[in-house]
Amino acid sequence: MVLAPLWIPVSGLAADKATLAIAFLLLVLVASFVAPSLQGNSKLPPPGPHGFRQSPTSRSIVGRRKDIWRQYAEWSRMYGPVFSFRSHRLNIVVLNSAKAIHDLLGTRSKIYSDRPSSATNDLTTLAKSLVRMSSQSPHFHTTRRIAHEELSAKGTARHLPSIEGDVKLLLKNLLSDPKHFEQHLRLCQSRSVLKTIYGYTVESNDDYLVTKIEDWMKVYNSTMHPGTWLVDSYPILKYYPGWLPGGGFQTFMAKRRASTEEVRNLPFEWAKLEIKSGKSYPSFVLNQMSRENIIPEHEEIVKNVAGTMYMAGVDTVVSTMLIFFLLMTLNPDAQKRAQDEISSVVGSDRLPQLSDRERLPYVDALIQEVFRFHPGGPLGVPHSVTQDDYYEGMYIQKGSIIVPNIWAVTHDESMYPDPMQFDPARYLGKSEKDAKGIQPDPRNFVFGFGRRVCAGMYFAEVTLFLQISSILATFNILKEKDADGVEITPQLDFTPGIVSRPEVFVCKIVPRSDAAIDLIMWGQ
Ligand code: HEM
Repeated sequence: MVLAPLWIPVSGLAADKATLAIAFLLLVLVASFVAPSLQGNSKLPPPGPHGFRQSPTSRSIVGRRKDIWRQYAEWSRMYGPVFSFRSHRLNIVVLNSAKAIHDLLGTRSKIYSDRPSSATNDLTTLAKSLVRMSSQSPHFHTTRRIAHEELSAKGTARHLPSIEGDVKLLLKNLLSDPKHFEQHLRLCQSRSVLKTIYGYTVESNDDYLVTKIEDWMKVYNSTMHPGTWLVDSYPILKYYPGWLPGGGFQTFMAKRRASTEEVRNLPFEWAKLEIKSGKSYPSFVLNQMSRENIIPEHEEIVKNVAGTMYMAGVDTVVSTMLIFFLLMTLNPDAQKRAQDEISSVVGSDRLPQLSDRERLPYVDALIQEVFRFHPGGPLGVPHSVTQDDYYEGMYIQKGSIIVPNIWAVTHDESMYPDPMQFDPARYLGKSEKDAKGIQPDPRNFVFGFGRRVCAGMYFAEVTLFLQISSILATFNILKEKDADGVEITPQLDFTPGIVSRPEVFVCKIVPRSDAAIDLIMWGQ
């Protein structure tokens, strides 16, 4: 009797809505407190910091240090290579050693290859993209297979002439406007990816399609961090009506859904029209759509794979290239040694080609060291586990989010002595006989693990090799000077997030010689 006024609306529609909203939220709260207590607590999870609440890859919930990978590496020294904590209602397990990553994401990849389920991914249809797709999806295997086919060594070889053309344009742009090097790197990589995937030629940085995708990614990167939205911790809120108080997120998600569909459909429909008109480049879409006996859902699968590639393949490579520029600015000796190797193997009247790679071991080692020194994705992409498991006596609950701390592995002193030193020679051994001195190839870590290993790994390596070796062949990357003529030394300061890049820095990019200018302007 006393409670009745709480539940019976006193007057008007607003009171109705408020009451409904409160009732819904109470239900969610009760469910979230009751459910864990029913599960019992007899199994011991990996140790870890108590009371720490943070999303797995960003500092969006509790703003602490932005290099969260270092924080995790420090904790692993306190708690061991596998530690865990809870964030909202999620179990996060962080793997900080090559062994733990190999044992779980490699050897047990059958159960450790899912992605964390996310209500916002469902609401915005992002769950259809390969990076976010559940390994339980009936389309997962076909999706991975066709992505691999296209971006394998054989698939990438078809696109080599066009990638080489993009690198030549990059060199020209660096020559005419070196200050905006990031813009030129972005143009180069977006051209290579959109040509390979759709056959689309990007003409400039303000290209209509690129602007659409980049705008979409900006909103996505600033609003869709794991852990930002309450609905991810309480998925039942997916059904919360948008017209109730606090339901504004539904309108936001609906807009995100529409824009996600738009950036998927726009280039795909363009490619289909090109194919129909018969003047198409042998792109991924063309190859897939001209197959015989394709299943009815195939078109949708191809569209979703294609729509993943810009998101996965542009920022990652551009970030790695920015890391390269930063490290070259800070390490002139390594830069000079790589340039000398190129001069003696390739000469100065042509640019390096993919076929030169084997004869350029120092350049190859320098690229490995760029990957190691600051992996573009220091915490990889989170996996999740599809069944309860035990690892070295620790209980890992089904559904836990598994974060591989790639940075911790590539800075593990037992594998890479003096890890804060940039030293490409660590992969070469002191002499040919000295195989023992050779340290592990970081490419085994930076591209991820098990059944989720990067689908564009080979394509990425080829584009990075061609960009880096051609830049080293033609330019010097130096410290910029300030107004007083004093050299500016950029800091080793990196952004947080799934893809991490250097904070904005300046450097001076000058052609190595007149012959280099000729090569950039007129070389074949
Ligand atoms: C330096 C460049 C790159 C790095 C460091 C990188 C790294 C990664 C990592 C760490 C993952 C997650 C693997 C895991 O979950 O264990 C991944 C996934 C993926 N990458 Fe890359 N990547 C790069 C370039 C590319 C490029 C150029 C493409 C395509 C054009 C690409 C396409 C993909 C796709 C489709 C996935 C999702 C695979 C899945 O979830 O099954 N990546 N990448």
